[in-house]
Amino acid sequence: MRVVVSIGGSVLAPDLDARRVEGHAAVVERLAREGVELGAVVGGGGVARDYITAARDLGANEVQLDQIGIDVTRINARLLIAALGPKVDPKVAHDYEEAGDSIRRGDISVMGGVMPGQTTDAVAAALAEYVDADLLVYGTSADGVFDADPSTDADATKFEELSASELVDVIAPMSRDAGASAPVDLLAAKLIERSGMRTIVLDGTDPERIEHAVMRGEHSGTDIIPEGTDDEPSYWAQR
Ligand SMILES: Nc1ncnc2c1ncn2[C@@H]1O[C@H](COP(=O)(O)OP(=O)(O)OP(=O)(O)O)[C@@H](O)[C@H]1O
Ligand SMILES: O=c1ccn([C@@H]2O[C@H](COP(=O)(O)O)[C@@H](O)[C@H]2O)c(=O)[nH]1
Repeated sequence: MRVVVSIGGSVLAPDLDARRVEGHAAVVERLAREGVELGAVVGGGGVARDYITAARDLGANEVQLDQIGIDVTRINARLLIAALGPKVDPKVAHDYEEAGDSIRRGDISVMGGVMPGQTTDAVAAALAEYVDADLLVYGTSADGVFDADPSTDADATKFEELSASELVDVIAPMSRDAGASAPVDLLAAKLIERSGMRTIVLDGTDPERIEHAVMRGEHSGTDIIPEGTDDEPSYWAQR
């Protein structure tokens, strides 16, 4: 089973706590030991947003702000690499070919951002499509996709399941500015729709939730179901 896990910066490094990073690394290592081929994509979180806000005040344009965000995602990727054992490729992969090569060699590959105009959500979706993953998991700071921002709207309701085209419709009105917050970005939603990738969006604060979702398909977030399918995939049914 090949899996791409997107770990939001807001769940990996809301502050610089080595134990928290270790917890995420331990889950990634356990999945790899279970024979899961893994790519991990790491976001920039609050630190990226702080830099972006300061640089915006200084007059930087959106591409410059995205470049700052990318730098922070790569620093967070280095943090995860530091916590992973010998099965990780020690380089932060800067493109999908590099990441795909190391996954095919049997290493865990870690990416941050790659280019302006998107977020690491899109990187994870593109990597999943490139390596023909069986599953894409977004570990973010909300427990799934809601009909409104759950951090500001107490009446926000979670979607337990969405088709990829419904996901696109929910995400489309959201901001695309550097540093914006969304469960996944619009490009990611479009790539998920195009590839028919089975995808889960869940609260990744506790990394064991990611592990349960990958190993058993159990989670309390949102399932993004490829169009025309409703059966449980065979890799979970066999377990
Ligand atoms: N409709 C929605 N459904 C779910 N979350 C939403 C929605 N609209 C806005 N959000 C916000 O999106 C946030 C998740 O995205 P955010 O980009 O902050 O975190 P992340 O995925 O951990 O990545 P990073 O912090 O690295 O950017 C949630 O905390 C939530 O407040
Ligand atoms: O491929 C990428 C990835 C990221 N960015 C910029 O960085 C920030 C932080 O990334 P998150 O994935 O949201 O944590 C993002 O808002 C973009 O501004 C990018 O331009 N390209």
